[in-house]
Amino acid sequence: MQAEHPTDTTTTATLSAPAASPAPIDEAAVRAVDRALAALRRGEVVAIETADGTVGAAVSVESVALDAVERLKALTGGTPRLVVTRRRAVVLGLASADAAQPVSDIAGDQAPGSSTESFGAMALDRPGGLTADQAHALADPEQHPQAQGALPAGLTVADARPGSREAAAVDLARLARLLPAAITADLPSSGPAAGTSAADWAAEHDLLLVRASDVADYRVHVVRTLRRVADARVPLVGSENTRIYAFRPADGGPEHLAIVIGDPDPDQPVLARLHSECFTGDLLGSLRCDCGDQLRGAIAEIARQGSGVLLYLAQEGRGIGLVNKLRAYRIQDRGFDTVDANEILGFEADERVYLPAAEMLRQLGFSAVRLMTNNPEKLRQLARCGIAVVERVAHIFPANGHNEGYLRTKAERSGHMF
Ligand SMILES: Nc1nc2c(ncn2[C@@H]2O[C@H](COP(=O)(O)OP(=O)(O)OP(=O)(O)O)[C@@H](O)[C@H]2O)c(=O)[nH]1
Ligand SMILES: [Zn+2]
Repeated sequence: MQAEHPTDTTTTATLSAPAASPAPIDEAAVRAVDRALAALRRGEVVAIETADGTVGAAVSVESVALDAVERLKALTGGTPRLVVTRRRAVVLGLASADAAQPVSDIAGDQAPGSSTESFGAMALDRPGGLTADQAHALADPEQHPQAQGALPAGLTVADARPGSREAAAVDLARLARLLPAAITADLPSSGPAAGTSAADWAAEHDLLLVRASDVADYRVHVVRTLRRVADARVPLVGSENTRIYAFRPADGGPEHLAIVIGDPDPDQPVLARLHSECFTGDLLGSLRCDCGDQLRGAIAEIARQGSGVLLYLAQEGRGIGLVNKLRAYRIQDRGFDTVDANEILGFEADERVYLPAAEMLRQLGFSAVRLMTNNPEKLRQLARCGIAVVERVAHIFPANGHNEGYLRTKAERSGHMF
C-alpha cells in the first residue's frame, strides 16, 4: 500500500499558541464525577447540585429502568423531564439548527483542544410528564430522525442553561459513553432559602452527589492528572527501536499510549501522529474506515524518517465510544453519512478533545511537532493546547472498496485535506 506524505509548511506555521495557565485540580471533584459516571452506567440515580445550592436527581436514558421515572418522582416530588443535546433536538425537528447558538462548554468556555463546540442541551417536557417509554423513543437512535409524527402530544422544549442540572446530566451521560440523554427531576424546594442542604438530601436517599460545575470542569481536570505509569521496549516489525509509554488519568479511566520510535530530539520538532483508537479498524482490519492503514502507515513512515512519536489516544469513535460507534454504523447502513449518524445520536460530528495529546507530548519533552494528519481540526486544536505545529505531513491512503463514502464525507463535510 502506498501512502502519500507530501508536506505543507505554509498553512500551519502560524497556529501555535501559548498554553493556558492551569487552574488547580480539585481531586475530590474529579472523584465525585467519576463515581457519578459509574453510577449512571449502572442505571442508578445520581443527585446533582447547582451553584445556587438547589438539588435534583438524574438518571441516564440508556440505562434507565422502566420504573425510573416513577422513582425520580417519588424521590424528588418534582416532575421528571427528558434532557437531550441540542443536536438531538434539531434532529427531532424540535429546534432549529440555524438558531442554535453555540453555548460552548457548560463551563462557559469551549474546553481548549476540543474538536467542536457543544451546542448545549434542551429539556423536553409535556403536561403530566413524559413516560420512560416516551423518553426512550425520543432519545433512541433507531428512531427515524424525521419521525415528528411520533412525538408525544403537547411536548414543550426549552434550552437548558449552561451550568444547569439538565446540562450537567447530559454531559455526564456523554462522559459515561452512554447515549447523551438523561431524565432529571428537581426538588421543588431545596437550597439555602428552603433550608434543605443538597448533601443532606443526597445522603438521606443514599445517592451520589455531584456538582454541576465539577461536571463542567471535569475534562480539563482529568487531563491534568495524566501520569506516566509504565514504559517498556517493544520492538515492532520495521521499527525495532520502539518504546511504549502508558499515561493514566487519575480517574482510573483508560490509558493513552505514546509509541516512541527511534530517539527523537526534544529540541527539534518531532514527527508525530495523533491516532484515535479504532477497535474495528486497528485490531480487526475493518474496511469501513481508513484507521488500520493509517496506524500501520504512520509507524512505517516514522521508522522510515528515523524517529517520531505516535500517540494512541483512547478516543474510540471520535470520542463517542465503541458502543455508540456501532450505533452510528447502523444509522449509516440506513443511508446516512458518518457526520449525520453522530448527530442523529445526539453527538457532535467529532467529540474529541486533544488536551491529553498535548499533555503527553509535554511530559515526553516535546513542544513542537510535524503533524501527520489530513484533519485541519487536529492542527488547530493541538496548537490551541500549546503545542507548536510547525508543519503538516499529509497522511493519505487509497480507498479500499468499502470506505469511499466515508473518505468523501471527511473531505466534503469535515474539511479533510485529501
Ligand atoms: N463516530 C464515528 N467514529 C468513527 C467512524 N469511523 C471511524 N471512526 C473513528 O474515527 C477515529 C479515527 O480518526 P483519525 O484516524 O484520528 O482520523 P481523522 O480525524 O479523520 O484525521 P486524520 O486521520 O489525522 O487525517 C477513530 O476513533 C475511529 O474509531 C464513524 O463512522 N463514526
Ligand atoms: Zn476506524
